Amino acid sequence: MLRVLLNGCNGKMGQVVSRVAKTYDDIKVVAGVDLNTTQNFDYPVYSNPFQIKEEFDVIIDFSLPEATLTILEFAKATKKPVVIATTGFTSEQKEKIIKAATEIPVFWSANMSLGVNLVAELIQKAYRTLGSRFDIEIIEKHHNQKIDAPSGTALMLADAINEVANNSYEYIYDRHTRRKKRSQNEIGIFSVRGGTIVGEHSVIFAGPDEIIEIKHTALSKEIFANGAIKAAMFIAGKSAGIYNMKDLINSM
Ligand SMILES: NC(=O)C1=CN([C@@H]2O[C@H](COP(=O)(O)OP(=O)(O)OC[C@H]3O[C@@H](n4cnc5c(N)ncnc54)[C@H](OP(=O)(O)O)[C@@H]3O)[C@@H](O)[C@H]2O)C=CC1
Ligand SMILES: O=C(O)C1=N[C@H](C(=O)O)C[C@H](O)C1
Repeated sequence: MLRVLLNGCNGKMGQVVSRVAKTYDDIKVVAGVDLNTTQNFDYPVYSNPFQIKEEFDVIIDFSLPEATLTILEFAKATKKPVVIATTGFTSEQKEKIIKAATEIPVFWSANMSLGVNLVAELIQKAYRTLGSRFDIEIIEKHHNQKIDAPSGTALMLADAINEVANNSYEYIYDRHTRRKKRSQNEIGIFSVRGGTIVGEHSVIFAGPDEIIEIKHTALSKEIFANGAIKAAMFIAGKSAGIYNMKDLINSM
């Protein structure tokens, strides 16, 4: 039985992970951490991870960047693997995650769905085929409770293109203040927020007289919860380092 400590357990995703974990025989959430310590499930909730009494094997984190860094310190102190699903990190915060992964195993993905990770591969293929003659724009849509923008996934998809384009693209988030034509080496990334949209990402390749649009729509938060649980099973027992959905998919 894999014992999970869930950071951000009372948030929207924390509650979905708690519910979905109950459908697995070989995994159990044994404790949670959240600012709000209301006990909504059958495990105790702490505001400070260093007060946890329960034994656990792996941490799953769906919280806020600052809370992720606190749980990382705890993970390093207890030498436990962490699955980071939280998004919205600054460059300095990302550096801290990368440094932590020299001491403990860290599974880090802005999107825990299989589909988005396939999209990342498809857009790399599209870029290789279409090349720089096509302008690339990314539009992401999420619910009105989302704090960070653009989404971690939109940035991950832009980075996937940059990976095969020798980092030649810069990201543009706002054209309002730019009174000039787009340049060839930019990727526009735009955010829509409204209602209960679970998550939608479109990557548009607009070329001379034709447009290719590669789109992923998440229809439920359960896909992210299942992905995070599979990531927790994957990372348990691994050595220190950074792991992502590609590693998980390749292991299946
Ligand atoms: N990688 C993926 O596949 C996915 C990633 N996400 C990401 O996961 C994160 C969480 O999303 P979501 O559940 O919708 O957001 P919520 O705001 O609903 O949940 C975050 C939870 O963390 C709590 N929290 C705040 N501070 C701390 C702290 N110091 N320690 C522990 N918990 C704390 C919040 O409490 P309070 O509300 O009181 O502040 C809240 O309960 C976001 O960054 C989101 O982008 C979401 C879905 C999929
Ligand atoms: O906040 C969300 O809900 C989501 N956040 C992630 C992101 O920022 O990319 C993943 C998913 O799209 C849902």
